[in-house]
Amino acid sequence: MEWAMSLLLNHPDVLKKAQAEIDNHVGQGRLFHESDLSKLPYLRCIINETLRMYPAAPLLVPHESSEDCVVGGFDIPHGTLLLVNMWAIHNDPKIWEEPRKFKPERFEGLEGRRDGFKLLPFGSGRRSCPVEGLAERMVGLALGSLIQCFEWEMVGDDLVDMSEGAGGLTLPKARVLKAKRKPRPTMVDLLSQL
Ligand code: HEM
Repeated sequence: MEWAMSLLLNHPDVLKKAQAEIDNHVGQGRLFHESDLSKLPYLRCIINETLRMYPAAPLLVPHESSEDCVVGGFDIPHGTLLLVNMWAIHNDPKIWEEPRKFKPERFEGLEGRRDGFKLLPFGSGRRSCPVEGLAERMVGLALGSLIQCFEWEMVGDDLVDMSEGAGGLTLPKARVLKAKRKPRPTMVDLLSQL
């Protein structure tokens, strides 16, 4: 969420486009609902692009080979600790055009949250994230609601600092996001009824 909001603040054109999509499909007479998510492909592109650039678990979780195997030509004995560098795959210039550029449009037309073995923010196989569907809905609902209800602004003139901090298994921002927001004039009545 924090990475997504930071990216949106640094790319106001994308934020506007997402807001327009929500206004078109949800309108401003009611709050965003989870069931709206299937009608908001651009919002999904933003989430996919955020998880591509800043995967929540950049090395997935440690795995262990249960039997001898060969991976990419390397012999891996059973019992070996294996880490998958998902950050490197998600940001590999050999498979992504301008990987460090935030371009949600690159995912237009993609159904779901995987793109072969290029985009795997929830891992893959039997030990992939067990709550992938729930997590995607939670992020979509929360992010969509923030976009629908508020106008967002940076604090000061500088772009939001996108440096990555030192995490354990996860990828935190080096500096917490600070932003200004005010209710969109069209949403004030609805928000005041909450
Ligand atoms: C956007 C949010 C989330 C992302 C991107 C995410 C991503 C991941 C990833 C990449 C893995 C490792 C998969 C692998 O090694 O192949 C994982 C594992 C796991 N996640 Fe998530 N996750 C998210 C939210 C959650 C939440 C909210 C929960 C719990 C309520 C959760 C519970 C777990 C558990 C229990 C595992 C370990 C599964 C196993 O080892 O069998 N995740 N997640």
